[in-house]
Amino acid sequence: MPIKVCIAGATGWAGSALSKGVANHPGFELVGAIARKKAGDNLAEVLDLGPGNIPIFADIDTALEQLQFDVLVEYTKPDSAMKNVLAALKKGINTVIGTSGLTEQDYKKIEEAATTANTSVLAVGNFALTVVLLQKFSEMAAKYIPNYELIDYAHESKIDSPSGTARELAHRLSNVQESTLFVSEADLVGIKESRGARLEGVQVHSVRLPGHVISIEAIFGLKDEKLTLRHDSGASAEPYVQGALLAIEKVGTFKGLQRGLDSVMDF
Ligand SMILES: NC(=O)C1=CN([C@@H]2O[C@H](COP(=O)(O)OP(=O)(O)OC[C@H]3O[C@@H](n4cnc5c(N)ncnc54)[C@H](OP(=O)(O)O)[C@@H]3O)[C@@H](O)[C@H]2O)C=CC1
Ligand SMILES: O=C(O)C1=N[C@H](C(=O)O)C[C@H](O)C1
Repeated sequence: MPIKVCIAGATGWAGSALSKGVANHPGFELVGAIARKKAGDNLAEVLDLGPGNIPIFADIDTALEQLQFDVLVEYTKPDSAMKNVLAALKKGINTVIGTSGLTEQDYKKIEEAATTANTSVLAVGNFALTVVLLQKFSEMAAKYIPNYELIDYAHESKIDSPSGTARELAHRLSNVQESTLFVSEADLVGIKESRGARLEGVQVHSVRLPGHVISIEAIFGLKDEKLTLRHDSGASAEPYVQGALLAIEKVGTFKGLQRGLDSVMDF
């Protein structure tokens, strides 16, 4: 039996690339979508996915009323993500979260909801394989070097800051060890914001500029030596498709909340 998938945000930049991937996957059936402007239309026609009807609903409540599916992919925006995820979990539907901008508090709520409903959530700050590798290498480095900071670069119209990639990396590295603050906030002379934000004990800086797509840097420093781990994405949403397909396949293999694609990969 194929896994029935509904994608919230299916008409967007990331969601439309994933919709094509799901539609062409032999183990999945794309049964519905959520998006406001194209609500009422057929996603198969909107994205030229071939014959068949894939209804687009304006909101999660209507999709849950009118459709049966196994997995929801959340790929909308931070302001709509929580509602979609919590509604799906309440109905016992496993959920893959790609949307960025969710806070640690949001993830606590999601974990509680998943546990209560005996469902599963796989939240992935960045589905790209090379970012998964950067996360792993950064964790190895942070084990030996507590002196590090993160810089997240993105295009000028990215609304969330820090990026989902930076938030997830900060979360993971804080579990290894928090980053050293050589001069505490109290002792700092000047403008404290110029030192970036402290997120789960990790120093994070966000740059938003035209000419940038998405990049992340983890910078480590020791006396007379430094290490920079950097990832740069290109302009298409292709790098995220394979990872998201793997997340859809694996989300039903555990219960509760797991964060990071590596949690369902062999390392
Ligand atoms: N984890 C990862 O690897 C990746 C994460 N992302 C993240 O995914 C999210 C989406 O990014 P992107 O595709 O660029 O965004 P887009 O703006 O291109 O697409 C957003 C999609 O969500 C829909 N949408 C937005 N708001 C609502 C709402 N309130 N109700 C229903 N549908 C809604 C939009 O349709 P409409 O406006 O018609 O409602 C559209 O289909 C972002 O948070 C981004 O950072 C992106 C790429 C990779
Ligand atoms: O906004 C984007 O475009 C992306 N956002 C994600 C993030 O916030 O990390 C990941 C991806 O690189 C694209």
